[in-house]
Amino acid sequence: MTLPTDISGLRWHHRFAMLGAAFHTRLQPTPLPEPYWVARSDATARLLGLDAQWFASDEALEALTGSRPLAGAEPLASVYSGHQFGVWAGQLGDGRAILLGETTDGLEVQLKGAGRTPYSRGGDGRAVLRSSIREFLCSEAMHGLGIPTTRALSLTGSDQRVRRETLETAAVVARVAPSFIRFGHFEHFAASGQDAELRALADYVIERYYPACRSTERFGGNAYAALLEAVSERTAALLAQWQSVGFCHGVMNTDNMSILGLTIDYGPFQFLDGFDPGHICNHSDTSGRYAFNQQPSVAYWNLHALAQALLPLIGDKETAVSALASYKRVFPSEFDRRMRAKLGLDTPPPGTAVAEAEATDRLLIDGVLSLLAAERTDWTIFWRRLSVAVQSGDMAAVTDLFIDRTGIDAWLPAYAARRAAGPAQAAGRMLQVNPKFVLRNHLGQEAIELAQNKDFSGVAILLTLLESPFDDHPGHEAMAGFPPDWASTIEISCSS
Ligand SMILES: Nc1ncnc2c1ncn2[C@@H]1O[C@H](COP(=O)(O)OP(=O)(O)OP(=O)(O)O)[C@@H](O)[C@H]1O
Ligand SMILES: [Mg+2]
Repeated sequence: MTLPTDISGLRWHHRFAMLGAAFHTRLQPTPLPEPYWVARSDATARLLGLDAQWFASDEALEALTGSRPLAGAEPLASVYSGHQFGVWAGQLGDGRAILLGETTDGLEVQLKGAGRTPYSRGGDGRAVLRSSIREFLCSEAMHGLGIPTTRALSLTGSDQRVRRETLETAAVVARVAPSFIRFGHFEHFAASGQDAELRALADYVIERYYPACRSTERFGGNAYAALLEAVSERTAALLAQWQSVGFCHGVMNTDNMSILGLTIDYGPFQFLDGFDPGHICNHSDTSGRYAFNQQPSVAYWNLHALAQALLPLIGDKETAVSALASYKRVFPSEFDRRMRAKLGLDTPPPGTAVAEAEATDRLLIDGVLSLLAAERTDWTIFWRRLSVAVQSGDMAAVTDLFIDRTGIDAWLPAYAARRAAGPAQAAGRMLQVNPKFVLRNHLGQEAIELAQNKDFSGVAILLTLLESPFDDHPGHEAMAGFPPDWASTIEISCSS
């Protein structure tokens, strides 16, 4: 078979499309008038093997806005359902995201904000520039932090008006992932009793992304239970990363949970400024369901919804429950591993039993978390300063972060004693896990306000910093500093 090639450098095949009409509707994106570039990610372009010259061309601008067809693409919108804020929401689907297809390297390209689809449910099919800048930057920021995520290729805008609380303008994010399948895709076919489609979807996901489940001996060779276990493990590992970097997703509905354990749907997310464990970043989340410290248990709840959907394939409840149990094992151990790395602690000191060493380290971790919570100490700055202080041996910049020094003055010697007992990682390695730059709300907001006046330099600078957030980037200290007072007044809702 000859695959269509385009001067873009993209070669396509369309495996999700081949699942059949029950899974999607084929349709073209709706063009936007006079699109312009807001930002491009060269890193994602390289991942796709895009021709660099084409990527800078007007043709690419139009194709990635959905304003001209891309040779070889077979655009479609997929159907899914889901639980939103804990309540069954029924059929949802790609109401504004259109899949262009899959490259021969197995990466799917999707345009978010590319117009109405049969799943738009009264929405306009568009995304506004403001939220698209946040999605574009945070996708690449998460990748820079080493956290699994959908990637962003480009961000294009148009002066076409879009009504939200106020009149805004439209934008399109071209995003890239091995798959955009969500828990909600499975819930959709389970809830509608489409057993054959449910099985076809699970088989497709196993064959493409979890082939080891097919040959497993676990659960008596039950591939679907093995799939649930594998997804639970990936989700647990993802949540451990979110919690350790202070990332609040904001809208962890089951339709925003990736079957691959990727971070997906950058809506009302926030990186914590001060460490407030109960922080609610989504202004629309009045009950605090998706508060920062609720995220690990919400992910587990969402996995139960996935388990329920997979039940007809798994066969019995006990097997499903035991497959889910991996979450409770992986999340705490991954979280502790990440926190120990943040503290620069490696394997247990020589001569110490693993369990004993873990208990000591847990005390250190709990201790520092309660100190940070008590004073709402800045999460990112604390960890970065601690890394620098371990390197220099001068802890003054760390203790300066606390008004009441009693607690930190007691904690630091215990921490030093643990490190002296070794083996500790070099401080240099702490600097590789404790970022200097994260996409704080106020940084995004400043870039958005410039972009709304057609100055895209703020987006470009942030992209550079966030692509390598562990580097020093001299000259950009202000972007690694404390948030200004007005940052706490920014209200981010589901409106996007
Ligand atoms: N402006 C809109 N027009 C049409 N559908 C929309 C619009 N905004 C959201 N939706 C749909 O509402 C549902 C929930 O939206 P949610 O905010 O979780 O997703 P999203 O931000 O659109 O996209 P994604 O999850 O693909 O990143 C989805 O089915 C989504 O496609
Ligand atoms: Mg969504």
